[in-house]
Amino acid sequence: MGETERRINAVWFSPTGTTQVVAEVLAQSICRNLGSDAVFKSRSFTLPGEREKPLEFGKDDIVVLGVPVYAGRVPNILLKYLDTMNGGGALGVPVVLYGNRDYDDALIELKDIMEGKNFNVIGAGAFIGEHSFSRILAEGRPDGKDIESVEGFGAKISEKLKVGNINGAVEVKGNKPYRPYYRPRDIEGNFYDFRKIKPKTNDNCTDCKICVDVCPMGSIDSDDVSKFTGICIKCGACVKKCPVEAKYYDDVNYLKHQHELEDENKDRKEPELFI
Ligand SMILES: Cc1cc2nc3c(=O)[nH]c(=O)nc-3n(C[C@H](O)[C@H](O)[C@H](O)COP(=O)(O)O)c2cc1C
Repeated sequence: MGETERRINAVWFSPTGTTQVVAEVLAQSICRNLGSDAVFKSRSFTLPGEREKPLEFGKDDIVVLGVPVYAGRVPNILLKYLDTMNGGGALGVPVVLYGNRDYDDALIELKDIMEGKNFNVIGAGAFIGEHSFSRILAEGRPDGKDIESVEGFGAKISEKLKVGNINGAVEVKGNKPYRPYYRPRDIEGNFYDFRKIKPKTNDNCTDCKICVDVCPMGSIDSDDVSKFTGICIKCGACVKKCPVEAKYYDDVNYLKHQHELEDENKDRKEPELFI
């Protein structure tokens, strides 16, 4: 009889797809480097229907858990769902994707969440993905160089596992207590409540309903796709996944923040790996 099968899971929330890429490439790299008794699995919790069942794992699982950084933290709309997760003694690798501004305390927060849910964290990483608010900030990332770094990290993690060195604490960058959520300012310099902003729909719309299907909050009305029935988290899914560029934001403070981010974060940030 062979040993029990080891499952290497990529588990991700990824409205515009950058987190998915890194979580999957990392889990696949770990899987490949571990060899024949490891199998790769991928599970999204991006859509409302995918969050109906809790995430549950056991000691034969390795879980690469990926989320984007929102306002320097783990997206707060996910906290309730992540609280229902159970690691069951699995090994965990928290991963965050950020849009070339900063990941602030998101990685340490995700690591703490995993450790509080019975995962043994063996490595962690912050990577860069094209910013949800922009098509030019960190455009096209993760790119080839990022993927190389993800692959190399997977090899290092599997090396650590082969050596059996999995009981030391992994230190990651971040503050405790966590800093408050990053808050953009309006054109007068006051803190601005972004929650009320919603995308608009232009005449390009062909009513294909892709936006309805990709909205992580299930907030776009299927009968009238220009209508919002719930909250908008500004994740960018409906804007970036629309095949005819029919969704857009025209809120003056949203656009100010977008341009500010683009102007102030031109220098390329690089992945940070903790093991
Ligand atoms: C509401 C919101 C807040 C964000 N806050 C930050 C941030 O604080 N720092 C940063 O660098 N990027 C920030 N981003 C950008 C995303 O973290 C980044 O684009 C990520 O790659 C998106 O992941 P996804 O492609 O899996 O959706 C934010 C995006 C959204 C939608």
